[in-house]
Amino acid sequence: MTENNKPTALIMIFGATGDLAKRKLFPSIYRLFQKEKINKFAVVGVARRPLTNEEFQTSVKDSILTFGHAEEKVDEFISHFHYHSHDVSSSESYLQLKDIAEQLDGHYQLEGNRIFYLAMAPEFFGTIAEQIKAQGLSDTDGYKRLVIEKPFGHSFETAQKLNEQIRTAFAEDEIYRIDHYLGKEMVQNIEVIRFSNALFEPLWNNRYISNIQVTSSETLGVEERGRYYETSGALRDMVQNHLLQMVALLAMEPPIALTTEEIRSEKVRALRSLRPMKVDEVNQYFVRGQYGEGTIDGQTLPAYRNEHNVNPESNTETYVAGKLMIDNFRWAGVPFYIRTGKRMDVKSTNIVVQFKDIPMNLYYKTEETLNPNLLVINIQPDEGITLYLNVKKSGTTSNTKPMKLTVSNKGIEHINSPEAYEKLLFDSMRGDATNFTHWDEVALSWKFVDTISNAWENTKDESFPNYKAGSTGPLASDELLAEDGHIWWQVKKNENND
Ligand SMILES: NC(=O)C1=CN([C@@H]2O[C@H](COP(=O)(O)OP(=O)(O)OC[C@H]3O[C@@H](n4cnc5c(N)ncnc54)[C@H](OP(=O)(O)O)[C@@H]3O)[C@@H](O)[C@H]2O)C=CC1
Ligand SMILES: O=C1O[C@H](COP(=O)(O)O)[C@@H](O)[C@H](O)[C@H]1O
Repeated sequence: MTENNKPTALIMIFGATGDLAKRKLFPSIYRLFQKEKINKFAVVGVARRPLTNEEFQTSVKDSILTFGHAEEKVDEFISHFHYHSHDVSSSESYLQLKDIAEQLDGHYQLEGNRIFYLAMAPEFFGTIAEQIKAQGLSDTDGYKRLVIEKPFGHSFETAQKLNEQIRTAFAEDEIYRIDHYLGKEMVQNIEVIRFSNALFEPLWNNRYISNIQVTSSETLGVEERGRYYETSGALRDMVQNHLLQMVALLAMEPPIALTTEEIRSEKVRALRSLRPMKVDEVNQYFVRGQYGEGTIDGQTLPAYRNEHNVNPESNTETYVAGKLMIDNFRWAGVPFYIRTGKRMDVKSTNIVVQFKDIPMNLYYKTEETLNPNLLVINIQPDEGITLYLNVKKSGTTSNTKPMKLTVSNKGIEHINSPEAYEKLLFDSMRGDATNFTHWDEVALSWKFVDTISNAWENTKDESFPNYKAGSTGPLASDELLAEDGHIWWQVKKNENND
């Protein structure tokens, strides 16, 4: 940190001409600059294509105009950006980068602080980390941190190998593994909702909670990422990271303090409690799907198998639903249902906590069935929480009706929450790793997911495609919950109380 607690750093972005850099990283750094959270900083963009500094700065400006909200001081902002044409395997090129870093350190008074942001295809991650170490780029008087994008491996084994490679150059507390869901406002709110409300904290266990449902649905298909997605599928792309991270935050014990170490160690304990499955049990707990042709907003969309760079006989899942059991004292008997899919009917990420029915229903003779109380945490696109209660219907009878208490972040604070990447980049500059994943979390998540992928990769799903683009997913997903007497709660936007 420097004066005014503003972090200083040289941010070296590997993959600076790529999609992620343009859509997320440049606009996020710009917002930090615009909000005056950073002023002493420089960025070195690194990629293969030959660009001058000026050409690179123009591309940064274009990306801010396209994906951000450029207002003022854009030209001053882009003057902090520099470019180095580089091939990841060339040792010579890292030595040149080292010279550039030293010059910029002096020019911007960056105290030797360096962030190496790996926004490139994952097969390069290990090599880059090793070269950073070997060519002395990480020999600096300030801090050195590695921010690393997903996917962190393809299985436990490959993740472990990658981890060993990056650990040759960076200590665990210097590694910031990005899971952008952990930067989302309402994902960060899970702990606050749980641990700061007398209303919820005592009820957060198997005595009062019937089940918890975590949904992340997208209307987008695989877009231009068919090649990557074919090797990943929804299980590796979403479940191994984002969904299991949300489950860990919902299930963990209260940390003894809100420190990075304490929070992470509670999340690790929650992940350790996930009931392991045998390969031949997977289909009792998990359902997979793949979208066929369908319609969204009147537009006919192709089946997954007809997408660009996708095998016409692909067995890759674009949808996953599952039932997780957490075998510990707090959660014994409470299913955590998760689901995620591409080309669904709505873009929505939310968590529904369904409370158990009250022991005796005094209102069973009334016209209305008594609805369970639900706590809904809306993560996106709307941010907020909704509590579903039962109240008396106006009039002379004692009939009940459901009612919602809704709090929306935008409604109350009149602000747009900062983008996840903006918060996470700032955290990495400040040295706060709380909202990044520790290796132990990554390892446990992969071990859990590997059993499922082993089961699915060895058996072709003859029912694929088994849901239409623009639908709510395969029927088998509803049946998974129906077997337990539960349903997926469909949380609709803008529902009225009446
Ligand atoms: N795009 C997204 O929305 C998201 C991406 N991610 C992750 O971020 C990472 C980057 O993704 P994305 O930006 O989409 O990828 P892109 O394919 O768009 O960009 C890849 C970048 O790597 C550079 N590059 C490729 N080969 C080399 C090489 N041999 N030496 C030096 N540079 C090279 C390319 O530059 P050039 O061609 O000039 O060499 C380009 O800048 C991936 O790990 C991805 O999984 C994670 C979440 C979302
Ligand atoms: O990590 C990923 O996340 C996105 C969904 O992110 P969201 O913030 O829009 O919910 C997903 O589209 C992509 O396939 C996956 O790699």
